[in-house]
Amino acid sequence: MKKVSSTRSTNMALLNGIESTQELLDAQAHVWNQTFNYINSMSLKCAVQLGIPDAIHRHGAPLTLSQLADVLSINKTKSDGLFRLMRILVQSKFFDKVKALSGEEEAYCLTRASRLLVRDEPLSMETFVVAMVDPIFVDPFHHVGEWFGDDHPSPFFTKNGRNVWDYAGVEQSFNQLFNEAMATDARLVTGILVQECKQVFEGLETMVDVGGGTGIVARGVAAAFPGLKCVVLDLPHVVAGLEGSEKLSFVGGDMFEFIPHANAVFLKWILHDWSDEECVSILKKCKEAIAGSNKNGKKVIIVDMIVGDEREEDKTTETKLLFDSMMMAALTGKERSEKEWANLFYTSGFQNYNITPYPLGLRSVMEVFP
Ligand SMILES: C[S@@+](CC[C@H](N)C(=O)[O-])C[C@H]1O[C@@H](n2cnc3c(N)ncnc32)[C@H](O)[C@@H]1O
Ligand SMILES: O=c1cc(-c2ccc(O)c(O)c2)oc2c(O)c(O)ccc12
Repeated sequence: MKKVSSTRSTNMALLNGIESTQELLDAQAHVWNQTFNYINSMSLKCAVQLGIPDAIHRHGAPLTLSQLADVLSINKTKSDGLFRLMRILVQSKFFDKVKALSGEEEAYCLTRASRLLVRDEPLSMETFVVAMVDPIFVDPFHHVGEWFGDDHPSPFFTKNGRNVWDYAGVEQSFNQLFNEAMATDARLVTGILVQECKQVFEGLETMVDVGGGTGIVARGVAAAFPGLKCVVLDLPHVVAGLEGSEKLSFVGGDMFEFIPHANAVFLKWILHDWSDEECVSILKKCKEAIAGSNKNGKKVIIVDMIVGDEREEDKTTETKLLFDSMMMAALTGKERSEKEWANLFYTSGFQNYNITPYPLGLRSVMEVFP
């Protein structure tokens, strides 16, 4: 063992800037907490893998530990492990502990968060979680340090030798997982958009959802507004084989090259994927796409986050910064402040914009006008 120098030993545990034993121990606990934070994600992964939310949901009542072990067909020697998995998931608010219907024993029930993880619920986020904790999505984060020293556009590229979209073009399983993860969000958001944000779409006859994935939002919006027809533009490998309808069509193409003409362009979770320069190119193409429209619409509708609001809660800010880091690890994008958004809009030749505090949680709806 290394010998502790005499100055260190007289000062014992205290470090520069740490003045009491309590501060030292708090600092150590903070390092532990953040170092092991990924175990929360991995415990969530395990819960979803085992189908714990489904099991409790199917039972229709809280499940005791032994009932849970039975329905999950857990190896009997692992029931203490199940107890400990559930304990950390109660701590992270995915389950609650209540008294079992049958008596004194404690039992687990779903929380609002785990209701969203029940597989067959229409708004389930189960696929999103499964995708995002898959090694292919997590691995780029092991390469962020390396990326700071190389010439690649993203840690994803450093790891995989291609960007996300090219990788999806050659790796069908990744393409599917990514599109399904995006579709879970699209399902959740579409209901809110058509119920709570009607004004945004009213009066439009045509709208193109650029990077609209498998068309969940476009289909829902077109169905909710009788006079509206929607086009989904996405990369050929995303829209391949998708069936349109009278109100919905799919176009395989590249938004940097051409965007079909429409009254309005819709961009959800697109611009945050890209750098400022790339966003300006996309927005200029959007401007061309709506230029010929003589309808009221004539706007670009953006659904994305806005960072930098000092009044918001810490957890909200943290979640937005996690997305920002993900955009850096996976792509060339970032989450932007209102000032940064405004800059993009003016640089791309738009005259004004309007942000409405619609109830989309961490994301905002921005309407941008030429
Ligand atoms: C993060 S996903 C968002 C999907 C969808 N808008 C949503 O919110 O559910 C980004 C989408 O942009 C598409 N995309 C990427 N590059 C594109 C390009 N050059 N032209 C058209 N679409 C593109 C991807 O295939 C993907 O479907
Ligand atoms: O949740 C998301 C996750 C990712 C993502 C992609 C590749 C990775 O390796 C990774 O770890 C994460 O990409 C997104 C995106 O591009 C969006 O526009 C919106 C949401 C997400």
